[in-house]
Amino acid sequence: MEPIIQIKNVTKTFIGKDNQVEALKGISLDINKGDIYGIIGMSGAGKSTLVRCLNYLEKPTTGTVVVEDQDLSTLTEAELRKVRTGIAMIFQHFNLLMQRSVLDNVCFPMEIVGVKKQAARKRAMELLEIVGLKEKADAYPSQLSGGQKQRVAIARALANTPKILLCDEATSALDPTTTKEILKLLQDINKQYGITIVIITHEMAVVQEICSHVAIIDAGELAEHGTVEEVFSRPQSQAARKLVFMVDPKAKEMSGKRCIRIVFTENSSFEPVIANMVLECKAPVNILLADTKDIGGIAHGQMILQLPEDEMAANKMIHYLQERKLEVEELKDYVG
Ligand SMILES: Nc1ncnc2c1ncn2[C@@H]1O[C@H](COP(=O)(O)OP(=O)(O)OP(=O)(O)O)[C@@H](O)[C@H]1O
Repeated sequence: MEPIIQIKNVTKTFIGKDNQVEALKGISLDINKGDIYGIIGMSGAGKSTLVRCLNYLEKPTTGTVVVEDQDLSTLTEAELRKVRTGIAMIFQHFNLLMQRSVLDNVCFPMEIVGVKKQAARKRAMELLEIVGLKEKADAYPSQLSGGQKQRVAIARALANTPKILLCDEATSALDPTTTKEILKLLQDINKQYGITIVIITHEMAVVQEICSHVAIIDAGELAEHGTVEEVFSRPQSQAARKLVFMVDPKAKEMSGKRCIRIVFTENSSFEPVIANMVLECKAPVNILLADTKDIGGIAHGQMILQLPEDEMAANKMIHYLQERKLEVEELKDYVG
């Protein structure tokens, strides 16, 4: 696979009057052509700074960003503007021009690069059709719902046929149903036009819904990266585990107890395994978390069990599961 974006040892330090913030502390990451790449992390982790470094809206303090084999640090302002035409961006609050109609919003980036008015309007109508908003061409942003506004923003982002689309918390202001619709639209655009999409989010569900790859940023560092399947089914770092398990309110209760996590990599029912194990080992277990997810079309499941106090029974259970070729991992304070 060919990388379209290469981030190499990028650091970014903001220097204030009497303090400095190391927002990025040496991030290296390759994003391949056609990926839908999720960048996820807690608030303040450095996600927005990282994504702004990708188009040099923010210049890294050290390190390099290479987009389509061009090292951005070597480009003149004019060359950078050209590269930026190929990297579109959408935002949490849509950033539409309120005084302009939907159609004129979509025409705007084409006007800037000198596309003739008639050609721009024609293309804008085509784009509005793609995002399903043709009938709203003459409406104004204030007359649209959040989801519709984001559709206009997507149409506008596509106007100059970008190769890369950066989405900074693009669904964070939307309700769950609208979020799904917008994510589906992004997925269609990725498939149909081969546009590489980078999604910044703090929501695991967004990554799970459409991303092929994910990078987890924690306090300015890259905690983990890989395919969504790899990272979500076997999170290695504390930061990844926090994000993956954050959704479960019970997760907090688990720390400090002897717990194991079992990972199922095929679409199988867990009950018989656990029930049989309990029968065989003659001790009960507490199922703290049982959950299956559709990750990249493959059903994955995981279960977190609290083992019995009795050491022998507990060890017997681990042995029982391992014999059945299930991955068993002992969890120690993993929610932090
Ligand atoms: N222009 C700036 N000047 C000074 N500090 C900044 C600037 N931009 C970001 N920071 C700091 O850098 C760190 C990372 O911020 P960033 O916005 O990249 O995080 P984030 O992961 O996108 O967070 P959120 O999800 O809350 O938007 C934070 O501590 C932030 O305060």
